[in-house]
Amino acid sequence: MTLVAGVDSSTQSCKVVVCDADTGEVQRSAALPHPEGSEVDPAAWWTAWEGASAGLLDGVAALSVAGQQHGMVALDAEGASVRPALLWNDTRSAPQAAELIDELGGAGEWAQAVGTVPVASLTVTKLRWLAEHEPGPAGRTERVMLPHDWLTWCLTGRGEAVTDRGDASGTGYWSPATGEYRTDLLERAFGRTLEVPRVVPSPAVVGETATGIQVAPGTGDNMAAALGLQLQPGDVVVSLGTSGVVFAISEAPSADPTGIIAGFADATHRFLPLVCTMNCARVLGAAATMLGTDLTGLSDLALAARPGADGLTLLPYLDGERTPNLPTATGTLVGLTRQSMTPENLARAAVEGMLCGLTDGLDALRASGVRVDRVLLTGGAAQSPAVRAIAPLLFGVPVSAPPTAEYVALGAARQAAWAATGHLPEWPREDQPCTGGQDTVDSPAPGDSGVRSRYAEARLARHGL
Ligand SMILES: Nc1ncnc2c1ncn2[C@@H]1O[C@H](COP(=O)(O)OP(=O)(O)O)[C@@H](O)[C@H]1O
Ligand SMILES: O=C(CO)[C@@H](O)[C@H](O)COP(=O)(O)O
Repeated sequence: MTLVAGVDSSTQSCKVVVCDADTGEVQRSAALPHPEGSEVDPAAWWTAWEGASAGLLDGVAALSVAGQQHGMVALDAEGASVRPALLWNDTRSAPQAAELIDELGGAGEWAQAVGTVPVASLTVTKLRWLAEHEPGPAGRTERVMLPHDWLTWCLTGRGEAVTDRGDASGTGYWSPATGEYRTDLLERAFGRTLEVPRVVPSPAVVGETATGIQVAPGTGDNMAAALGLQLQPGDVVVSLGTSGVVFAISEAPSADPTGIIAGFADATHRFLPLVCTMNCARVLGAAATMLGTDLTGLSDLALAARPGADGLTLLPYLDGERTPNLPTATGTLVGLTRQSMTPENLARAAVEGMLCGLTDGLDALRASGVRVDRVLLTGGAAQSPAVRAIAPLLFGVPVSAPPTAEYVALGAARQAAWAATGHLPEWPREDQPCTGGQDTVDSPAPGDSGVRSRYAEARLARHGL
């Protein structure tokens, strides 16, 4: 049996799976947490990787790293970090995003140039923030990498830095349509040129670990999830992790001037139109804490409430929001009455509110021409029975849950298998349909319990959009 390993260095943790390259069957796995916060010393990712992979890699032929997208790892001439990495969910560079949009002549110009309209998440805006706010570290910066690039670089002995088209497409200075860096945009943002990793197409071996394991180029976490889930035409993924994301594979690049859809590349030769919200699984965690329960208790409470939570609506923008672009927003709870103000309704409103933004994302993808036959529900919060029951009511299309697994890490492992053997293996999987369960009894039709319209009204009233 040829063994391959996949790594998901995500916002909250580092997960490692080792599996059979032919079947994808997981042989061993482990995970360790990352530090809290939206700026993190990259060394913490290395520590988590070393701990999680310890004792796991015997006999592994090849590995690949997938990582949280967009994070700015700024390095000096010696390869040391000039400051902690700014992560995708750090919103401080929102004013710089607005500046850059204005300077280039508007959102449409950016969508045409790099497929994505800058928001604070994108690396290019973080570079502008660094140049404007921290002249010392900015002056020492010689090169910039993404989290997965940096881990791959460390694993292969800190020689030439490489990346892939999927992760490069989230920087704001690489064009999915042309497959080239837009160094002019990087220079516009930072004020001068910086060294960037070489973009390597798959399949490829880009180096070896100190123990002789072949290393594949790796990719962004969402691109790896697409590889791990082996998407078919008509499949749309809704991933419920720290971020909430909705994406599908596309044969053509996208350029959405509204900024709702990010026009990323995937980890093969195709494209990955994607909508990302910043407030997802952690909304459920915060709601559970507020209600003095755990995630199981929150799910039970939500399922004990009626669809629509008796009119209680949560705009879950607890950490600011990216889609819609409301970086300084806070959460809003509307519709409190003596009847609605129950723990059950609060729990239900948290699940419904979290899913409403993603339902809007699904609509945006559909409106852009993406075929939506079914939704595949994945990520940590997809394990919640309440989420599995409520998602089909809101999405209005068949929803399936693939077997619980780390699909980002599995996608990275599949890329490693591709690198080691030269072909992309097919790995068998049986998905389970999600139904509205008891909720279908109370809910006249999918999405028809007023949830989405009340969410839209509350957003308009509070944020004017
Ligand atoms: N049963 C569950 N119900 C709701 N949320 C869950 C459940 N299990 C895990 N989560 C949440 O999922 C999140 C982790 O998901 P994951 O996809 O690994 O995120 P990330 O990739 O962003 O680190 C955590 O916030 C965790 O609390
Ligand atoms: O910014 C995006 C996508 O554009 C996020 O999806 C990050 O890639 C972080 O992912 P998770 O850690 O939440 O999986």
